[in-house]
Amino acid sequence: MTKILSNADLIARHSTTGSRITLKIGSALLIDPETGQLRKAWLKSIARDVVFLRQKGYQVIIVSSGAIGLGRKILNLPPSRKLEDSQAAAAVGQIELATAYRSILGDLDIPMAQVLLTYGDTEERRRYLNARTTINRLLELGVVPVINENDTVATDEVRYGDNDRLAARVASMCEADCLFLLSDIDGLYSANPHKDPAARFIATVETVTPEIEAMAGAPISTGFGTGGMVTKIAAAKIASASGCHMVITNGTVEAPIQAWHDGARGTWFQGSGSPLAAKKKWIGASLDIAGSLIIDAGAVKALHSGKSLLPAGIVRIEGQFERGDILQVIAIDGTLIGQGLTAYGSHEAIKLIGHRSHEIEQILGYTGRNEMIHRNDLVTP
Ligand SMILES: Nc1ncnc2c1ncn2[C@@H]1O[C@H](COP(=O)(O)OP(=O)(O)O)[C@@H](O)[C@H]1O
Ligand SMILES: N[C@@H](CCC(=O)OP(=O)(O)O)C(=O)O
Repeated sequence: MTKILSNADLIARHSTTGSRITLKIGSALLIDPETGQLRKAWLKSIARDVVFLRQKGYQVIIVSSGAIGLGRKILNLPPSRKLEDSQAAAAVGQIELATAYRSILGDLDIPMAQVLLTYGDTEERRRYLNARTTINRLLELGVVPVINENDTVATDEVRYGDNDRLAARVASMCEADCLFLLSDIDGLYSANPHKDPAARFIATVETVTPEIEAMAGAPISTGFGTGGMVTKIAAAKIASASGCHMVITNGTVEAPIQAWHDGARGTWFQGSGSPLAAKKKWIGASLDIAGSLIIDAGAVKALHSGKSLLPAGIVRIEGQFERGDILQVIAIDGTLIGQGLTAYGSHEAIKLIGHRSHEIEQILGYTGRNEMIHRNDLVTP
């Protein structure tokens, strides 16, 4: 399928309450190469883009680079690839970065939160779920999370190092509909156009094939950009697999999202299916089953009509499991009803068997989810 809708249609088509967009902003755009200072006027135009998207019904997540570049300038550190220098620079520069976002978004009455993630926070199930819950809550509260890699504690072997892939993981974790990578270039070309004047612009990528991967090269070194197209294509693979579309577009202009919406070009990477469909595919295909919930006839009926599984319908649990593990849901006669992600670990689940949702807080001592397995986390064959 090629992109037949206009950019404006695409924005309009996905925006229902709760739809999400992730914006990735690279260091090369944020920092003036001449002065090494933050480009505040441009960042103000990004804040206007955020307002624009929120008015269209989107929740917005920003993934922003820039901490290392800003910190280097403040500390007067010479350019070097030494990890400890980058980590020290990030510790200093992140304060500058977050302060700028707070002040610029704050001027438009948009609350922001700083979220620093490590590779492990996005890859280890427990930490992934914690990070996801926090970001979801921030979005529900109307806050714009401004996310960066926690470079200060990341070790060389287990870090993203580039925010393109981090942004794609965040987009996938938060089930975003679309990820925008704002770059110093308007999209993917058949080769690096800074080196090859015959390079062709690629408007749409349906699937990231080896041929597409071969087009991607490193950046021409301008001092701040890190990954070039290689990490952007890797990001496209992550986003697409979780049903998230991705756009690479030129971020050097003011309010680049509105510019794209009004027709500025970009490369459109088609996500496969919706984020929810991708999650359900993953749940349904998982063989890593941690335990089972045995449910009564009323719950079987509810699940068959597309409802969530409530603790009241559970008669027994089997296995030791944690929140976020995949469980099988089985009827009393042994029929497999489906599988899904549990909202409670076995220690809590055992206490909730047969209880009504309004009793959960009193039993556990805290307000938890009403459902044992939410319908969006449940696959029934
Ligand atoms: N096939 C390609 N198409 C477009 N740009 C490419 C390609 N291969 C390499 N590049 C380089 O990637 C750069 C963008 O990446 P980068 O500088 O890392 O940006 P950012 O700071 O936005 O992450 C382009 O300016 C270009 O030099
Ligand atoms: N976490 C690093 C960002 C590294 C990075 O991806 O930079 P970029 O290629 O400019 O998006 C920082 O804040 O400096």
